[in-house]
Amino acid sequence: MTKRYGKTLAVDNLSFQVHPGHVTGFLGPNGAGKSTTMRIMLDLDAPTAGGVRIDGKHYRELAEPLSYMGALLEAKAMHGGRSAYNNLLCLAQSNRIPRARVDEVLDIVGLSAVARKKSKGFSLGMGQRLGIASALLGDPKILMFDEPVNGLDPEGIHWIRNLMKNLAAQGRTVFVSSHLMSEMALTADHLIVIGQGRLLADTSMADFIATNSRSYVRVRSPQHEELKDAFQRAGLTAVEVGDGSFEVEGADAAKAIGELAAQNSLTLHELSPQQASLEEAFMQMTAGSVEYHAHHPGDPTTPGAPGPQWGPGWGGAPAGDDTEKKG
Ligand SMILES: Nc1ncnc2c1ncn2[C@@H]1O[C@H](COP(=O)(O)OP(=O)(O)OP(=O)(O)O)[C@@H](O)[C@H]1O
Repeated sequence: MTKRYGKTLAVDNLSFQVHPGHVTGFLGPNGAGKSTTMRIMLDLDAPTAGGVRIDGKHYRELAEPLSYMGALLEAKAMHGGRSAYNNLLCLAQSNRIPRARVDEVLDIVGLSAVARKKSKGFSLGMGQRLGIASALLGDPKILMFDEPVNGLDPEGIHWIRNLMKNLAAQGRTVFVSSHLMSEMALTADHLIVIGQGRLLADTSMADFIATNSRSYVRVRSPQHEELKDAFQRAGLTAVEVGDGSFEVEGADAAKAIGELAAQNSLTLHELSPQQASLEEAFMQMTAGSVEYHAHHPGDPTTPGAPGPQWGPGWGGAPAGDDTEKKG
């Protein structure tokens, strides 16, 4: 689908599928179009072109939408003057959901003790839990969460991760957005990555980790050319990177390099095993499509900077190919 707001192309010919039994992470930097996509999925906004089908149907064609697809959106509209219990009861009654389910979901999200308190006094985290309770109310087979960890404390974050995994293990479809790769790495088993409304990757988490958890050794010497010759003679593949250092694949290469330097009486100023983080890989991938971007020299998100190579599974052009918008 495509969604345009005036001159802004919020979603650009985006196409992907979300499957049951998995937690699918929907990842993208701020302004990438995640919330817009989710709103369109729920028929809260109309696409400019294309559309979303849920088991072949449009959202509005679902007989009992709340029992089919539950959602927590970023700004959940709750009546602040009503108690948590009454907010959920109203939703239950207008969707023919039994009253007993209200107590059940309040218990699941840990709000039973404050069920009779007005929701306007709730903290951000409590509000998130109430939003999650309303998503679970209809016991739906599809669940969608837009940035659910926002405002949750560490215990809350741990709880929501397990909740999502359990829902997927029950065979449900769980679709969750985030702008944090580190969060997704702990929760999702499939990833949809978008930038500027476009699909950048549609891959399993395992493939993403295998491709991007690259370990290598960084080597720096004032005798750069001599070291380069020594690498060649020893048959070691060392890649020269822009800042005057070399990168040699494999964290365990440090020993061989140290010995090689000693044998050739070469001084080393750096010999450091490195592990590329998934967060770096995500930043590198979306570097060309970040709306609001601060640049720092040597920043791994700077287009053209050395970074992980994308495997054959990647759907988009390598970062740096796009025209960059500086904020
Ligand atoms: N109602 C709207 N009117 C005009 N522009 C909009 C509207 N909603 C979203 N946009 C624009 O569409 C683009 C995508 O926004 P969207 O909120 O979907 O991104 P997002 O990935 O959810 O970002 P975030 O992580 O910051 O919530 C942005 O450029 C945003 O400014």
